[in-house]
Amino acid sequence: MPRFAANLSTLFTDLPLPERITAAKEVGFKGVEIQFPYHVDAARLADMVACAELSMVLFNAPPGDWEAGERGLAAVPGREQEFRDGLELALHYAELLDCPRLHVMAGIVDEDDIDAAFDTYVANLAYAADEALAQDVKILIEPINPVDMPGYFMTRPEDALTVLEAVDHKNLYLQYDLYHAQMVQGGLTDFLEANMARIAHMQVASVPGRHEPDANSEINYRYLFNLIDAHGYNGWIGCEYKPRINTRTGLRWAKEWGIG
Ligand SMILES: O=C(O)[C@H](O)C(=O)CO
Ligand SMILES: [Mg+2]
Repeated sequence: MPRFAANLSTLFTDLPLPERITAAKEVGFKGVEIQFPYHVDAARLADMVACAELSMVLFNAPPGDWEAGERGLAAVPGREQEFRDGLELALHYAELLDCPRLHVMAGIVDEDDIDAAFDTYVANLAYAADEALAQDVKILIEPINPVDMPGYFMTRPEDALTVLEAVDHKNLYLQYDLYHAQMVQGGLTDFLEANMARIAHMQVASVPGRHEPDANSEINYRYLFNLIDAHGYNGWIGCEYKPRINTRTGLRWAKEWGIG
């Protein structure tokens, strides 16, 4: 049976964070993920998650100035020290939250700077993978589609494989968000079957719309969840979607997986 995690940044968003955590528990999730936890004290968040008997399975390293349009720093030349400072903060949160995965966002890069960005990305990821290994935290990279995030450095799953090869570090993995993958190239079954061992986390949502991974999607999720399970994937599947109406009503798709 696949293990599903509630994304606390996209589900139960009508509730304050402590109640989102208890709501996730109530509907049957065993794990939660959050995009950016830094507005909450790490120890306090760890207490909330532990009290609900949930696992924190993933969050993102600080992305730079989000309000100003930044979407990560890992591939941004000249920002190496800020990247390292953010990583240090993220690893502090990971330690208190007992979280074994950290997603490091690449950032928005100008087309003229692609070569320098690639070199910066490879060097920063090697550094992050080394630092996190000491704490037993896996570093993840996630291709994000350019419709939702114009200018993002890494858009295609195939590009992520090139980066994994260039860094060549045992602590660097792919975060395969099937929504983004379908938006840019599809071929989900072939990609999953060929690369399951490099994937340390998945996320799901419908295409189009980024809603529930249910039958109202061009992606056949029931088929894919069974395929993923049959291949012995032992990571989590993050429910990173925008509910059509509200989270609880929308969880009908998850009943057959023991949630909702
Ligand atoms: O947008 C996504 O799919 C990512 O998972 C993320 O956390 C950065 O926005
Ligand atoms: Mg995602």
